[in-house]
Amino acid sequence: MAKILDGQALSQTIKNEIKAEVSKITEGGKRPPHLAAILVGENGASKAYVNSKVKDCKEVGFGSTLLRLPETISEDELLAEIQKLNDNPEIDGFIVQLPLPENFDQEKIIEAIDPKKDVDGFHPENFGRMALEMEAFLPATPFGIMQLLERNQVETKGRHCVVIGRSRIVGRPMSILMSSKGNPGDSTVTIVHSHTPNIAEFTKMADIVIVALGRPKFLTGDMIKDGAVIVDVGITRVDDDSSKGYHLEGDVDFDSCEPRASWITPVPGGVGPMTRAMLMKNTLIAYQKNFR
Ligand SMILES: Nc1nc(=O)c2c([nH]1)NC[C@@H]1CN(c3ccc(C(=O)N[C@@H](CCC(=O)O)C(=O)O)cc3)C=[N+]21
Repeated sequence: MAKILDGQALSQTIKNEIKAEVSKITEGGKRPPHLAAILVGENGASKAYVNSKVKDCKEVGFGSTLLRLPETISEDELLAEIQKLNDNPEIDGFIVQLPLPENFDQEKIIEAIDPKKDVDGFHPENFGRMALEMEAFLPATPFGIMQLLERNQVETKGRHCVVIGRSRIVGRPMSILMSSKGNPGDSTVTIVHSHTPNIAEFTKMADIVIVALGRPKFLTGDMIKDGAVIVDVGITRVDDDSSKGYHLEGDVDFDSCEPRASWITPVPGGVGPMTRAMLMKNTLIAYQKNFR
């Protein structure tokens, strides 16, 4: 029987902490932090995520701006909108919701964001600073996972962590943070991915498995060792005939992994809510200090 890494509860605790900080700021007569989000096009899941970010801002007392741009906008026009946010002193941080429609050069768009306002931590400057163990905006999902481990006092030092997936926003940064100095951190890290011949061979040796590949129920109980810590980053929408029309499935087969694991994140209510809370945290940090 595993203990639950409860992201729903911890995200609420963190949002309450942020809210208290914002009260101090506004009671001192200063304006609250302000987050902006750019959403291009009409992707249903993206709309839902962006709306939840606006809701989170309200909850913690931040100002928020949602810029909805049509899919027909040109890359230059989008770059001009980013420049306006870079130059606007009332905006502390902003994000460009991903994925962008295919005709945009995602790399070029991300590089246009002022690293000081890059609260997603996606800009190469922030990624580089993170990799060098300098102060940086950490991408929200890896930051959230580190908080889940830290605040539940999960031991990571000297333990073998296997990360499944090497994406630039989850797998790769997660592998860097877990191998970095500190607590959580100081792990021995293996990254496995689509070209790893036998992933189970590695996960069976792992003390900690972080699964971020976007394939429902990929990790099953026979692939892990007893007492392993299991972190599930998957959130695939699977259509069904519920009132919502879909449900979320993680990359972990919870039912077969839970009896063997020592700790496990649920889906929903695990990593997802932490991602949202850490975006708020990064926006507060952007308001409070300059890393350079
Ligand atoms: N520029 C950018 N930054 C992002 O941080 C970003 C992005 N683009 N594109 C999409 C992904 C995905 N993402 C999630 C955030 C919250 C939940 C979340 O709250 N999940 C809930 C369930 C939500 C539901 O019911 O749909 C949970 O797991 O319990 C999930 C996924 C942020 N992303």
